[in-house]
Amino acid sequence: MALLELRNVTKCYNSASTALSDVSFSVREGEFVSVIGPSGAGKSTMLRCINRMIEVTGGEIYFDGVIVSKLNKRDLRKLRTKIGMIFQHYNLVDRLTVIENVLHGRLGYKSTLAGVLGRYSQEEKGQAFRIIKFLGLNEQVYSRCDQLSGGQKQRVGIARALVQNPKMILCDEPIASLDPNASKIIMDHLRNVSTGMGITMIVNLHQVNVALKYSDRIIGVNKGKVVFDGSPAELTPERIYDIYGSESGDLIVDLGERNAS
Ligand SMILES: Nc1ncnc2c1ncn2[C@@H]1O[C@H](COP(=O)(O)OP(=O)(O)OP(=O)(O)O)[C@@H](O)[C@H]1O
Repeated sequence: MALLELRNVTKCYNSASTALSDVSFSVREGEFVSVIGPSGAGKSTMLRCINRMIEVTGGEIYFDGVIVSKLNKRDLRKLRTKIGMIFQHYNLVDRLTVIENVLHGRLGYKSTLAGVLGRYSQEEKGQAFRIIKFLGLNEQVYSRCDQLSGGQKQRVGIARALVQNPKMILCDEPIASLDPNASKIIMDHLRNVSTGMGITMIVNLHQVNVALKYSDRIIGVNKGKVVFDGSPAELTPERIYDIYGSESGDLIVDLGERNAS
């Protein structure tokens, strides 16, 4: 069953730039989808349209039975509790501790006053501690986030998304600032969360080899259009060329590594 559907979505930031052009696809519950494409292709714009951080110019987005663009402020807030988000630069509050940052994931469920006062139930705190432990951060629970490595910060980002009890997590280049070791840990966690908890993942990536390894499905974007939508096995050198054009040379070498392994 489709959890998310984009129908003919268009986004123009101004008359000179069309960031998304007639984008249509749907995503099933529990699917792990990577979105790849060259810089400026529209990957971030697409992710941000899904939870309405950015308003679409045309077309419709359906999520969990509702039309996202038609929601009023209150219903949009409710929708956003079901959609977690992870960012390249983590978007944590550096001077706060790991547990405080993770509990911020519950803010969407609270009145502004309860949020400002940091009022969380025992149940919420218990869940946050369990998730922190699950992500291997129990020794850092009370560390300030500015004392963590990039990989640890991103695990806090995942924990904050998970305490929302989301149906889907949008990941905008979650490993772009990490070294290969930390990248593997983060991608393994995202895959485990998807498979083990049935949470749908949409992950923007620059690394084709990572998309090939972890995804159920890959969507390739070029100049705001979907130019590939298929399984990792279907991503042939020709299709990589369709997505990346003349930049595709090194990426096809990556593909050679897949075929060799
Ligand atoms: N706020 C904005 N105002 C005007 N144009 C924008 C804005 N944000 C993005 N764009 C343009 O929209 C297009 C798509 O940008 P977007 O950031 O979505 O691409 P991307 O594929 O995520 O790129 P990258 O991989 O470099 O992050 C680009 O041409 C970009 O310059």
